[in-house]
Amino acid sequence: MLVRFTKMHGLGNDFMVVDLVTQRIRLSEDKVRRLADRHMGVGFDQLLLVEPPTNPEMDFRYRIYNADGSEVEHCGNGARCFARFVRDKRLTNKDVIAVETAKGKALLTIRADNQIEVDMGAPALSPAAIPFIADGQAAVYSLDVNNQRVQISAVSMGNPHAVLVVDDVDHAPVETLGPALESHPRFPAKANIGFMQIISPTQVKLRVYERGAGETMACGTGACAAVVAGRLRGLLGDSVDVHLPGGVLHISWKGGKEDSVMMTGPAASVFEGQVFL
Ligand SMILES: N[C@H](CCC[C@H](N)C(=O)O)C(=O)O
Repeated sequence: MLVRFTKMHGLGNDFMVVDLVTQRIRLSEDKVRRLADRHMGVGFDQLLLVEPPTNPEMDFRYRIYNADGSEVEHCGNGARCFARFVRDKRLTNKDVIAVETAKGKALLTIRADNQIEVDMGAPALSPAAIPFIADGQAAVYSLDVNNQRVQISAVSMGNPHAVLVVDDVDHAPVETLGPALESHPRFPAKANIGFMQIISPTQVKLRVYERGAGETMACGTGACAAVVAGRLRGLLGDSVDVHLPGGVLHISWKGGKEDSVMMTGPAASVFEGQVFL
């Protein structure tokens, strides 16, 4: 069966986006992995599915699969591409789009300057909600990994994140600590691993080793988790530019446990395609 898709990216974090409002397909984990392959498939960090909502108060349902085939709870860069996609495909003419995700909802706003703002919801900080194994909630945890003790913050943006503060992000041990922490036993659902360098209270540099995808050029939920972690450690203000390898995301968070984290950034379509499924 031939299935239409659009190849998109948010600051180089790239996606295959499939409209399941006008198409019907069945996907297995193995099929997602084969589609993700950059030599024998389409090639992407994540697959995004656009579906009719199950909740009548929402405009769409938004499902996300990592390149390794795992379904996940949220994707920030993907949310911006989702908004661009449903408008470009005329699946909606709204400027503010409500989407239901595996763990809640997100509000996507297409701005006049073509940037897209996403209300990412409030962060979850209790170990049980992340999930992260710890005796109690803290701004910083000590973790033993690869024969060393590291300090991390643990934050959920719907999906689990560990955030480390490093002196020089360009020389951070992403290739070694990234996979080791991604699968650390204290993260029972695994985790996305952020390496953050503080430039100032309003500017950080960030690299993210993503759960189920490896290091990506940008990670939206990772940028949100990094700002939350930095704010909890008293290192950042409530409005921060996050400089990722693929570009800059603007993240703001007032700091209250019910306050949403707001993310603003671009979304781009690269090409339209059809693929045999
Ligand atoms: N790898 C993530 C999902 C994609 C998140 C990322 N691409 C973003 O922009 O937030 C996870 O397993 O939770």
